[in-house]
Amino acid sequence: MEMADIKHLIREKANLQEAYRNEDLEGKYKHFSAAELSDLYQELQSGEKGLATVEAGARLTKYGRNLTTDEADIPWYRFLAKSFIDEFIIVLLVLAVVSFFLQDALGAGIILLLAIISASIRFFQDYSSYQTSQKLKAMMHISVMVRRDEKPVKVNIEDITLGDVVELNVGSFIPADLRIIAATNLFLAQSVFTGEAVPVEKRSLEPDESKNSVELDNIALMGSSVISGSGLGMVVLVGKNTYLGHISHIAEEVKTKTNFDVGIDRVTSTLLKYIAAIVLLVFFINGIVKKDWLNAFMFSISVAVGMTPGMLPMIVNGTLAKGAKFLAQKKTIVKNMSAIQNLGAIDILCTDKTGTLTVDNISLQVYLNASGNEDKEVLEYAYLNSYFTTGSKNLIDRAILSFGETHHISDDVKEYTCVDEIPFDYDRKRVSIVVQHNTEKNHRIITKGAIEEILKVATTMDMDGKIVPLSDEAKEKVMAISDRLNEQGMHVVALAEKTEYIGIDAFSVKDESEMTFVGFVGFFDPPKPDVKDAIEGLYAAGVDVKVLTGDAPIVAQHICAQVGMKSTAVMLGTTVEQMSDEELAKEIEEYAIFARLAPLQKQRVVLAFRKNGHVVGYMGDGVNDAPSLRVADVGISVDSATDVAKEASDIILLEKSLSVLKDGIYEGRRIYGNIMKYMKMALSSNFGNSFSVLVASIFLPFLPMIPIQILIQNLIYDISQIAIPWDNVDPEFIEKPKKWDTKGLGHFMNTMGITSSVFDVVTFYCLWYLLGYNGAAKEAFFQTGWFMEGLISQTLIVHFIRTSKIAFIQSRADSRLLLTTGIAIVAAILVPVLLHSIAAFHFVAMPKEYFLFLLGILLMYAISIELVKKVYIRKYKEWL
Ligand SMILES: Nc1ncnc2c1ncn2[C@@H]1O[C@H](COP(=O)(O)OP(=O)(O)OP(=O)(O)O)[C@@H](O)[C@H]1O
Ligand SMILES: [Mg+2]
Repeated sequence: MEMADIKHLIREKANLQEAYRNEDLEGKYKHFSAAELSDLYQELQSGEKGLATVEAGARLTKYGRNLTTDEADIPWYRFLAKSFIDEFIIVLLVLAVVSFFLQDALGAGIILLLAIISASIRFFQDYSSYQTSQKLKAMMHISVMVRRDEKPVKVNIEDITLGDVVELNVGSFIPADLRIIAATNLFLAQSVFTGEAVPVEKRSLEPDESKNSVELDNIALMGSSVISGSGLGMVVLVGKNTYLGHISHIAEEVKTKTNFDVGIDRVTSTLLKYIAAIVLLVFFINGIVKKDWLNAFMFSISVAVGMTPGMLPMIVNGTLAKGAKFLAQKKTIVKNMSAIQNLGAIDILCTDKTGTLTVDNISLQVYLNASGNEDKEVLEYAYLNSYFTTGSKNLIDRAILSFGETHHISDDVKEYTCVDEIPFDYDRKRVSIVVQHNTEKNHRIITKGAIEEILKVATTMDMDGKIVPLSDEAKEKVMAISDRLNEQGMHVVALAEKTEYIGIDAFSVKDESEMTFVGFVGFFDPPKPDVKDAIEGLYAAGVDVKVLTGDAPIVAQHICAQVGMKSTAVMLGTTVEQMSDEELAKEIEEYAIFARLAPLQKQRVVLAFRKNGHVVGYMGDGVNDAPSLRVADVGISVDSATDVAKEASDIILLEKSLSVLKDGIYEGRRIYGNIMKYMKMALSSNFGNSFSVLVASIFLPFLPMIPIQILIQNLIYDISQIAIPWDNVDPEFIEKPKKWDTKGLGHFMNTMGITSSVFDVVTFYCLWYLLGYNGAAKEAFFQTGWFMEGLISQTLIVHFIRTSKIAFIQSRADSRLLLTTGIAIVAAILVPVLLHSIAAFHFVAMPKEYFLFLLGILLMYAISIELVKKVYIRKYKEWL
């Protein structure tokens, strides 16, 4: 990153300006960049060999853990305090004080008790959700290789400190701000900062005196990642002092909002505006009609509290935490809780092949020369190449090394020294090492990589010892051998070599030219045993599967057929490259396999599916998968994945099995269903309530309920809903992907809101005319009557809304929800009886005929909801 880029970024973020001025960030980076290495070591009391473990421990205590945000544990009493700072509680407390001054100490005491009950419920729910998420966080660690006591050790990112020497390899995550002290073709992705995907080269060079402005080529910022090459970096800034530390609170705001979070926010904010408007109206109407402004005020405030879907955050967090816990039992870590809901919404899962669909210990099967015969020399070349590669060794390298060890190739290595390396990258799909045999003077370059890429740089080939030109015809023959291996499901890499002479000391990609093709190695890359079932399960769940691989099309097709994929139509990376985004989006639906893809082509495929309206999950484990993991709706990686991939994902599977995916998807849909239940109820009953309260305010000479009654009603109702996260969801509901749907919410709100308002008005009418609660003397009867009817019908509605089938008869709620709602109904009947002697509550004991009426109206209510439901489903073809 150029200094200019950093300056630009810093200026862009308003709150960074402060830090920029006060802490002189630019000065700091300039200083670390310009320092001679020896001065730097002096300053940080460290060296190339890194810190001693004891020293590192001492520094950690001194400078604190390497965290960009305050992640200290929030103590329980903070949650307790927060539980009391809630509009519901505050209104209750105000009411308690008012009652106290009206000489009603008992009433005030009971109101206080209500406040305490409500706050405690909130406290236990919130605190346990928090504990769950903390536990999950503790399970999730990204580690890096650091030199401690002169040995490389794996250390969690949080435990890195000033002066640590970090080893950088392909796939490493930069764990703090580093000064690069050694680098071999080291390229970093810093799109986190610049938004640009182009990798930037980092060098260890000490600054050139002649340059007047220091270019920060030798500084690597926390949050970037290694795309290719390798190197060493010394930690110069940690935690909040890093560049990322200064912007992470900004980044967090942008990052954690998924489509689901945004949906919920939008609905709540619309609802709050609506409530505010209604409440103002209610206040003025009641004030004018009843001329009692204090009471009108208390009443409208209570209506506001009653209408606010106060349980929403608790229901959302509780459901998500419950889902995360469920998945944790299945050895699946959810980094970002809302991702579970998104998992339920995906209708396409894109996946990488090797190590994700296939087992993660592939084995070497054949080593053939250019004429297709087994040839030990080919194996030796492959072994040398894998042995001397310094970057993190991937599955291919590991397979070659273990085969070589069991076949006595490993001894040959001793005769060679490694001179240089041209590291692997996903665009070249090749890696080269430069070696020298101890009896020879010349250097030899050995290159291994994808067959097409090796053929691009070879001009001759080794035909059983004779070097012959590599004609087009010969290339075809070579390809045919590779295709044959691919057809057997084998993963193939090719080898080439070239003998250079002494004199060159730095090799680069340009030296991969005019090489001699020597042969192939083939690997058996079998699918994981349960992949077939897992894919079948995904299809059954309405999720289509697409394979996005860097491997050859034939081998990909072979494996895809083996694991039972519906289609094996292939599109190649080169085709993807030629198409515009629009063309790609149009063509893409027809294909199931995308082969020979470079990392950014993978990303384009994911984006194209999203553009077509799909919700896309991406599962992968490599550096080349990170860009796609970031842009997918849900990124999934496995425990053995590279750090960058893990960092970019939302969900990490600790077990090798993929069957957990299906569980996760169904859990996501269940979560969505349960959150939607509450949302739809809250919306429809609010809409309905507000209308009835308006009608009542206009036509009744007294308040339809007194403020404290509204609050008690609200509390009992809320308690009845606590069990929603544990409720079950109809099997039909989770059959298909569930996408967040605001339009559905709108239809629902109108239909159900109107139904419940109509019933409220019918109830008013009956109370007034049928039961004769129509004078000031009968006010308390009217209010108690509405309290009971309103509370019971509101509590019952969850049972009707939760299913598209006939409530109780065809689909029954979980026993916990049956219990809590049952308790609420009993409470609705008992509370007025128990409290009727306390004047403050205005309750009376209702006569028998009221209960007859109650039973009748509830039955009518139930029947009409079921009818409305039928009509609704016929019209909109869905429920929930
Ligand atoms: N260590 C290596 N040495 C040589 N070539 C390699 C190495 N690793 C990968 N390649 C080449 O690069 C290609 C793409 O790499 P890789 O298979 O990791 O990509 P991918 O997109 O992750 O695909 P996959 O679905 O197989 O995981 C491979 O098919 C292989 O030809
Ligand atoms: Mg891969």
